Amino acid sequence: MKKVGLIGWRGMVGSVLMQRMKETDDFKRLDPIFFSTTESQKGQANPDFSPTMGKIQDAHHIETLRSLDIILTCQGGEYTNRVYPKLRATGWQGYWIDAASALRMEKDSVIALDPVNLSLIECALNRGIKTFVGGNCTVSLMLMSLGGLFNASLIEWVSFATYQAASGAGARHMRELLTQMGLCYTEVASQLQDPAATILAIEREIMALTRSGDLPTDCFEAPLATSLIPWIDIASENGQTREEWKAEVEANKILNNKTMIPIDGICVRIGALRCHSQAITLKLKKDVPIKEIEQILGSYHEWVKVIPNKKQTTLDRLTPAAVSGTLDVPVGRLRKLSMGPKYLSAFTVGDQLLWGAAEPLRRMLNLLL
Ligand SMILES: NC(=O)C1=CN([C@@H]2O[C@H](COP(=O)(O)OP(=O)(O)OC[C@H]3O[C@@H](n4cnc5c(N)ncnc54)[C@H](OP(=O)(O)O)[C@@H]3O)[C@@H](O)[C@H]2O)C=CC1
Ligand SMILES: N[C@@H](CC(=O)OP(=O)(O)O)C(=O)O
Repeated sequence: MKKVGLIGWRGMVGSVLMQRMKETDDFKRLDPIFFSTTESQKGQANPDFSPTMGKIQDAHHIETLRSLDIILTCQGGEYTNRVYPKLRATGWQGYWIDAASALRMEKDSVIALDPVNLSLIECALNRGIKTFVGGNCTVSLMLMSLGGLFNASLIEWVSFATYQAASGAGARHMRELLTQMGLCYTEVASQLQDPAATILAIEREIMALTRSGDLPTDCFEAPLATSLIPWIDIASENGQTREEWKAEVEANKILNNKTMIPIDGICVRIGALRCHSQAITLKLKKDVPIKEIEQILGSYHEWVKVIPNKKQTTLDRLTPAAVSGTLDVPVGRLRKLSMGPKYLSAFTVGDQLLWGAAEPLRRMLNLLL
């Protein structure tokens, strides 16, 4: 059995990955070695779900890492930047599978999303490529939902507006949002019990609290509860944020496009806990009837679900509340825009911890076992 080093398994992406690996019995097919970067974790017994006894290893110990066939890390880019070059410099020829963005755009890495680019992955394996990286969450989810149209070469360009959940930024951020929500509720709890209290007075109190600086904002740097933040990650060129920049470069790399499809838009953090949503406007290369579009989208792979453009089905099936914790990638609100028959509107939701992070890595690992 292959020796597989698991790094970052305690984090949010890592825990979702471990959960999926347990559900799908992956641990029966590999010899897992658990690592941590945290001093107090090193030397502790393997987690309960591990099929093997053993102790948690030091994730910075290059000699131990060198003994592995495969390393799967969800630890983050800082770790990758620190360890990967050192490890490769020793001549290590193992497979490196990574959730972080650090190596995504490297020449010798492939962004793995097998329902969309399995043939590219297989070609890369045959060519001896050893580094496979999960895509940015919104990019992977866009391709999982619209993959049928990309695959049919029907898309001229895409513009998106994202609605990204707090957990996309990490565990501490999700806690911060919930704390802000709790403080807002507490502020007006008694008025909410009183039917005579005026709603604008309640709103004024909440806004006063939001602007007071008393809400914790260490993580998001601005209040998110009762608000939103139209900026994710650092500034990039041309006024884009780095999150917005990733869409075009990563999607085209995943699709292995020789001619770049323009993909651009705006990324927004909202107060959802889990699941990233996206409003998509796209231009088709030709006028394709909606029925045919639905058929192309829905038949692309087993997880994409076309949601009829009706109020109740949308409320029931096209929300973060409905999708969180599932592998479904619903796409709905499909209609032609008033700009003309080649302009399509769509809305999609996906769990950014599953198809947006852990699941493509888990499946990539299985391709190597
Ligand atoms: N969050 C998301 O939705 C997505 C994240 N990603 C990427 O995945 C990578 C990891 O992100 P994410 O999982 O969100 O990061 P987290 O912040 O949840 O976890 C990262 C690491 O923090 C350490 N840690 C320290 N204290 C604790 C604790 N109390 N509980 C759990 N872990 C702790 C763990 O490392 P150790 O065991 O070594 O101490 C853990 O692996 C990043 O590169 C991110 O960009 C990609 C797509 C989506
Ligand atoms: N930036 C994403 C999550 C993420 O980690 O992306 P990336 O893997 O590209 O760094 C978000 O905040 O929702």
